[in-house]
Amino acid sequence: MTAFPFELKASDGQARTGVLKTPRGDIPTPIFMPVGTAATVKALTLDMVRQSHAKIILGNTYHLMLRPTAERVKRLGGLHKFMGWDGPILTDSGGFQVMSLSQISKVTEDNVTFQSHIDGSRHILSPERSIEIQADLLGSDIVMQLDECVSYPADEARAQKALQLSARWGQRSKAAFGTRDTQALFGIQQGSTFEALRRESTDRLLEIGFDGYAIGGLAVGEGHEAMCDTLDYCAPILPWDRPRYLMGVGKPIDLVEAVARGVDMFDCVLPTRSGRHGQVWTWEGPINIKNARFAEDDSPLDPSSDCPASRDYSKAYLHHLMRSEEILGQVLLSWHNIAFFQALMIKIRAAIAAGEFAQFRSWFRETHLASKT
Ligand SMILES: CNc1nc2cc3nc[nH]c(=O)c3cc2[nH]1
Repeated sequence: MTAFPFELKASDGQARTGVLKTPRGDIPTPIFMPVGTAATVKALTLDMVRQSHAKIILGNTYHLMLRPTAERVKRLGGLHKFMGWDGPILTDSGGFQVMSLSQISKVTEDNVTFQSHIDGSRHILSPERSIEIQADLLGSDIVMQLDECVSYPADEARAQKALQLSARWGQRSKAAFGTRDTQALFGIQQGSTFEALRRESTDRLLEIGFDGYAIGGLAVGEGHEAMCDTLDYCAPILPWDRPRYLMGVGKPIDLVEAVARGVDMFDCVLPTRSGRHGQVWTWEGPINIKNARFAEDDSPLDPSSDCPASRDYSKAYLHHLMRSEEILGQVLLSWHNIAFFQALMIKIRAAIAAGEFAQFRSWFRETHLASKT
C-alpha cells in the first residue's frame, strides 16, 4: 500500500509543519478540519467553507449510515458528489458516535450493535462494515479504523482491554481496506491517560502499519492539563514521518498546545456549534455576542480578517441577529469561527516555518487567555 506522501517542511521543537498530498488536493499541516456531520458543515454553504481557507472536512459515518444511509449516498455518486465538495474528506469510523449518541449499544469481539438515536432501528458496525461504508460507499479520502474509546476516567484494566480490542479491529480494518493508493487508512491509538497503555497501543499499531496515526481516547472530559500531560508522551512515540491526528480537539488553546507536542491534524465541532449559540472566538479570547455590551458596538469582529462575516458586519448587528434568533446570525458566527480556526492554523504554520513557534505560543497565551474579553 503506497501511503499519501507526507512532506515535512520544517520543525521547531516538537512542532512541525508540512504537506499531506492527497489525490483531491494538498493539505497543509498543522490543519484544522471543520466537521460536516450529516454531509454539511452546519449552517454554511461550501463556498463559505472554501472561503474560510479550509482544505479538508470531516464526515461522520454514524450519522450518514443512519440517514440517508451509505447505500443511498453511493447511488447518488458518493459523498463528494452528493454534497458538492471536491476537496479531501476524512470520515470517522462511527464507533465513537455509537457510544456517545446511541442509547442502546453492545460491543462484542466481532462488532458493535446499536439502536439509531433517530428512529430506534437496529444497526451493526464491524471493522469490515465500517471500511465498506467509508471507503466504498461514501468514498472518503482518509478512512479511520473502527476502535473502542473508553470514557474518562477509565480504570487501567478496562482501558487495556479496549486498546487490545481496538488493535484487533485495526488489523481487521486494514485487511478489509486492502491495498489502495487513492485512499488512506489511519489507525487509532488508545490507552486513556496511562503511559504504559499508550505505548502498548502504539506498538500494536506499528506492527500493523497505517498511513497515519490518530490519537483517540482524549477530549472525553479529562480536561486541558491531563490531555497535555498525556500528549507529552503519546504523540512523540507515533511515527515522525506520518501524520498524527488528535481526534475531537479542540479549543484554540488546545490546538496550540497540541501542535507544540507534535500533533498535525485536528477536528472539532466547537467553531460551528459554539457559533450557533453566540460564542465568538477572537484573538483576545472567546466572547458571547449576545452580551449587552455589544448592543451598540459598531466595530467588526476582526477587521484584519479576509472573511466577510468577520470583516463586514458590526458586533451590534450580530448581537441583534442572535438576540432576534435570526438564522443569519448562526450562519455568520459559524462562518467567522471556522475562518478564525483556519487563520490560527495559518499563523501556526508560518510561525513553525520561521522557527518562531515558541514566540507565537507565548504571544497567543498572553493575548488569548489572559484578557477576559
Ligand atoms: C470531541 N471529543 C472526541 N471526539 C472523538 C472522536 C473519536 N473517534 C474515534 N476514536 C476516539 O477515541 C475518539 C475520541 C474523541 N474525542
